[in-house]
Amino acid sequence: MANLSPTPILLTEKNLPHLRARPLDAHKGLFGHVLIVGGDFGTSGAALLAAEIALRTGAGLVSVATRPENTLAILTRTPEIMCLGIQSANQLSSLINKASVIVIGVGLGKSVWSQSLLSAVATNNKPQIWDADALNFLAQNKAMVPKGSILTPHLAEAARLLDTDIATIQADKESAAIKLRQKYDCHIILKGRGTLIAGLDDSLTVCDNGHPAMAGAGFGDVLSGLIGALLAQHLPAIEASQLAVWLHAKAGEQLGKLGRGLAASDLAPIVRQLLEKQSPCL
Ligand SMILES: NC(=O)C1=CN([C@@H]2O[C@H](COP(=O)(O)OP(=O)(O)OC[C@H]3O[C@@H](n4cnc5c(N)ncnc54)[C@H](O)[C@@H]3O)[C@@H](O)[C@H]2O)[C@@H](O)CC1
Ligand SMILES: Nc1ncnc2c1ncn2[C@@H]1O[C@H](COP(=O)(O)OP(=O)(O)O)[C@@H](O)[C@H]1O
Repeated sequence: MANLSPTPILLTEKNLPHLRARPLDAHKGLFGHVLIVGGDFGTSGAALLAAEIALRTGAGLVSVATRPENTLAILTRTPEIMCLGIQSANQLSSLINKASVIVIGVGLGKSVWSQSLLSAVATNNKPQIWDADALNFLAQNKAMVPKGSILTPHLAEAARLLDTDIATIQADKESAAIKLRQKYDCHIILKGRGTLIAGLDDSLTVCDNGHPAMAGAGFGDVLSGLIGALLAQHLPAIEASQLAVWLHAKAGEQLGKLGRGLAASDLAPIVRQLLEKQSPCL
């Protein structure tokens, strides 16, 4: 069947949104508080990756809500992160109240603990980015995502959300992104080679940067944290999504040229340089 989806607009340096320069008397309270909720047993690194990039791209404050067993490791590596061990979802509410943006799903897991945290987040109206395991709960109808959130599925997650297979999504990614937008009333970032961004304003953009060296663990977690940081610094959802996707892909492309073995945490210093060139701090 013919592909009848609209042709997406290519993201380039010329049409990218910009962060505003900071005033000389800037203070951390001006640049938002990103709360990362995730890190079940065995996948705490995902929450850490999201938190570190948020810190490295200018979020005013970054918190992680995770399994209590993870806090020492996270704080030892990155003391700037405020890391709170959460045993049950009722401990989350004060953190949610303090946050300006929530990233949920990164390494969240599939346990009762994971689902209870997701439910606590889903019932508030803070801007949210749903990734990884949050999307799996959504696909199973075990959670409801607030309208206007940002969903960041890879092809396999998109297939689960649309109850189809990866080949069908791959055959017409534009149509899949639009269907997801309609189904959930959310902004959609359909990741992979040629990441698509379907915004709730009916925009459809594509990023043709990136590199196969990015096909490894944790790159999606970094993207989610980066979107969170840009949202926290007051970019609207679609603009934050577009700039984050471009910075992430461009950094991956630059580093990917050095060969295989790229680690997701390698992206942070390059993303920081690219962001400074594109949206100078001063
Ligand atoms: N260091 C860490 O703690 C890491 C934790 N992670 C977490 O691990 C959990 C599981 O994430 P996964 O994404 O692995 O789980 P999924 O079950 O969604 O993906 C697993 C499989 O789906 C297929 N797949 C994924 N992307 C695809 C694509 N674009 N095209 C075709 N097939 C594709 C692959 O066969 C892959 O092995 C999440 O909570 C995630 O955040 C991962 O992000 C990896 C790193
Ligand atoms: N071959 C590729 N070309 C371009 N980008 C890629 C490629 N492989 C992976 N990426 C990017 O890396 C990220 C991988 O995300 P994801 O699959 O969610 O990984 P993880 O769950 O391990 O964090 C996405 O942003 C995706 O666009």
